[in-house]
Amino acid sequence: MVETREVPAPGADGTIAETPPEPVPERVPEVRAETPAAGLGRLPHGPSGLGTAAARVVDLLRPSVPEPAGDVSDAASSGSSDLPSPVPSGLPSPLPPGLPDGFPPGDLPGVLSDALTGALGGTLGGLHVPRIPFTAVDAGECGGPPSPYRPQTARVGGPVSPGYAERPWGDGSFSPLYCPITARIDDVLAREVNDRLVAWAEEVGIYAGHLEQFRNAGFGRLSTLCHADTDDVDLLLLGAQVNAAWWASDDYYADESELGATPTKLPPRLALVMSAMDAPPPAGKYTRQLDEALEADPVLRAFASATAHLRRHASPSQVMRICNTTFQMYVSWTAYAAWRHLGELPPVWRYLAARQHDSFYTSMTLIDIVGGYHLGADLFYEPRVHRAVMQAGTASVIVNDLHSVEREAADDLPDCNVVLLIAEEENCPLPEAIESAVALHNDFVRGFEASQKELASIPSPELQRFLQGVQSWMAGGLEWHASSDRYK
Ligand SMILES: CC(C)=CCC/C(C)=C(\C)COP(=O)(O)OP(=O)(O)O
Repeated sequence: MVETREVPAPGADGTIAETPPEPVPERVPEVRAETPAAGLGRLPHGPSGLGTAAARVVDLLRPSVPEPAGDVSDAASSGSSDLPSPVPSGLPSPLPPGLPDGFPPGDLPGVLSDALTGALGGTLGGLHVPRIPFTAVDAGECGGPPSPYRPQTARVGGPVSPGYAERPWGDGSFSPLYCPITARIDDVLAREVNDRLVAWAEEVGIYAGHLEQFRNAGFGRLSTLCHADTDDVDLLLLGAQVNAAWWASDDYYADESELGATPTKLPPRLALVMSAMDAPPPAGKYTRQLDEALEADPVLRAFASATAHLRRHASPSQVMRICNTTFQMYVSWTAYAAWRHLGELPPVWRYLAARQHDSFYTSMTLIDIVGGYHLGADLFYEPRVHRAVMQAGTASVIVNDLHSVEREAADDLPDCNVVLLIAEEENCPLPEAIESAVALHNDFVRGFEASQKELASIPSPELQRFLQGVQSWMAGGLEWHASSDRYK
């Protein structure tokens, strides 16, 4: 049974509070019976050598005695009949419900408030932005048994993140991650996008033999969580396809030895991605050979297909933005490959410097394209804007490192990971290294928040909407890492 109704504010995991949270602490932590972080709490002190530490991580992160998961279903069911719809002053009515009391915050700058208005629906600087309907679907009708890790309500929230909060993560034993609150969780939409993504993956041939794993990674869900300002399935699919292609190159070329990733083959393989995304001008008989190579590799087919889809929605400068960001990200990948090949561990500063150009900044370059609007190149690359997006991208990729310690330590050639590197460099226990990484993350998010406030004086609806999109992306990224099978 699909029911359309207005819903109150979600907690970060999508559950609905009986009364909206006060002011925005998250209702329900992403409690899991056993997580990499839970295992890390049991780690002994004093790692010595990344390989050794990695091997220990793999052993010690294995689930021990499962604990009962947090009861999220109670909150969800109790909230579903309680539908307050606060309309804060300062925003035009109708305001979508689902925003906590006190939203928007009193210090929200006027331009940002306007941007929210635009994102919530209405006309903004001549730009019509449709208001996105809110629907809730009985979780039982969405297919599959209710999971304690997944939101029990199919759709909660709205198109913009309602603010920032200290978000519990992992088993809750580490300091919280200061992060925006997830804007929208829509299981039905996520499933539709993910199903289409899996069909596409099968067509282009990536993750052949691993399609269920690919499905359960939920890159379609990632796109839906991060791009909360659109319900357009085709655009959300585009976001999912481009991210899946990036991840395919990461898995097949950079990280997963089992999938054939080898450090010495990485640079020439990445060079071919450039040709798949941005076909070079014809070069006589050599072009046929290039085309054959592009056709022969599923990862390259995925890039060619995703970029063709991108070209149908994006302007030329947006397309080249995606291409060039991908290529610059790959420079960092070659640095990791060299360290891996030589068996060297970079100092943390050096890894971080590379990681900052190899972060979810790349994914965030899709925000306006998936949102169906265009942030012009001069604003996108305005130094303060660029810095802000880099801050957010780095924060989000630290979330990735925090969630993927086990996965990255498990490979024969362990990956670089900020937690493992801090533990090695500081000769400290992994839990302490995790705390350092959390603090680093939180500083980046606070930095972004400050940048966003500073940039609120720039009277561009597209820029304000884009910055809201970055905020929503950070939130959705955390939500996804906590629930994706990829990090279990
Ligand atoms: C692949 C992609 C979307 C690029 C942007 C961010 C990024 C570089 C990654 C998430 C890849 O990092 P990593 O290899 O650590 O990711 P996994 O832990 O393997 O998911």
